[in-house]
Amino acid sequence: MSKQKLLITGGAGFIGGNFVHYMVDKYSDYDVVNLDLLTYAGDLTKHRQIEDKENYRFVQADIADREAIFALFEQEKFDYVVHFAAESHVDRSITDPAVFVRTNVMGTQVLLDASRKIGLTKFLHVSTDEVYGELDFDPSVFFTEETPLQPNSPYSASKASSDLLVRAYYETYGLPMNITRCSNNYGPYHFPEKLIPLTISKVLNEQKVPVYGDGKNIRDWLHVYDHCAAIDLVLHEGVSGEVYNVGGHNERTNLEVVKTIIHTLDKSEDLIKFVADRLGHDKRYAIDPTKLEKLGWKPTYTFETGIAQTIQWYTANAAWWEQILSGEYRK
Ligand SMILES: Cc1cn([C@H]2C[C@H](O)[C@@H](COP(=O)(O)OP(=O)(O)O[C@H]3O[C@H](CO)[C@@H](O)[C@H](O)[C@H]3O)O2)c(=O)[nH]c1=O
Repeated sequence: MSKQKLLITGGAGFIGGNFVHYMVDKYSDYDVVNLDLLTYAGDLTKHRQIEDKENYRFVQADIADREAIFALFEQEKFDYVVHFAAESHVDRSITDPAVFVRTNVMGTQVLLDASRKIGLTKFLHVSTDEVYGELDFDPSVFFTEETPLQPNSPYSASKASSDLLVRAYYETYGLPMNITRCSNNYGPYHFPEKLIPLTISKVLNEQKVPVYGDGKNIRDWLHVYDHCAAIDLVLHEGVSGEVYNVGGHNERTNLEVVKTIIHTLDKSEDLIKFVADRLGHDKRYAIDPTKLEKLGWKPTYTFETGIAQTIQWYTANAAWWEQILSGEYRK
């Protein structure tokens, strides 16, 4: 049998980057192409260990560049596409929504058109629990795959729009697809603008940690390696046309997360600084992953083991995030 060709978009980012490693290491019989534009959050140093491997190749291109994407698909005739490439930071979407629509919505549409043209085994669209909007603080209520889409931020609205396009290409053209919707990820190579890596970097540098509002908003944290395993499973075992939620029942208030990091690093809670709240700040996200568990997925990290490992990684790899911070994110 000839090698399977897998396109991973956004493979220079956090989750996509971890997934590139996961697939290159696990499947030597897959040819993996990592397609990324290398925006401010893209970084290839994380792939030094695999860049010479025979089953890995990097291509720099914009997913919204129709000509470049169609040429790549014609040449490579991919069997699978796993689509991570997206603008992902909620705060940035509040100040500059347009780039979120361009990349997340229009870029996804270009990929869908190119996929439809060559015919694929599967298009897996990596999405987010934020498309469901927010939950209140009742701990017995979770997002399920049936929860209506009610995105609140420009970011989540752009992701919900792309989810609907993927669904439409399945319904209209029969494009084989899955959508996964995951809760907040954390782990190695998380860009230091997001809560956990930002907090670790600030605490290690003894700087104030900005906590939005009263810090009582709740997120459901999942280690990125568990997310990678979930995507692998859905790619190969997911029923085409279905949505799968990914989450690990690790709900924490932001303040709890920040305090855990401060205590683990043996620093003072005086580093916490309450700042103005995010506009339209969603109160709580929490996922019911039953449908995915029925496929055979189970998270392997508790929040305690995962956050300890992550703090250790950031401490040992300070050069990686310090270099990013010193370049002010290549704004
Ligand atoms: C950056 C920052 C964040 N926060 C708060 C806002 C949120 O309630 C929580 C987590 O913020 P963020 O790390 O920006 O992540 P959040 O807005 O939840 O969104 C993340 O998780 C989503 C999945 O739920 C992904 O789809 C997004 O791409 C990803 O960015 O911490 C602070 O209190 N202070 C901060 O400096």
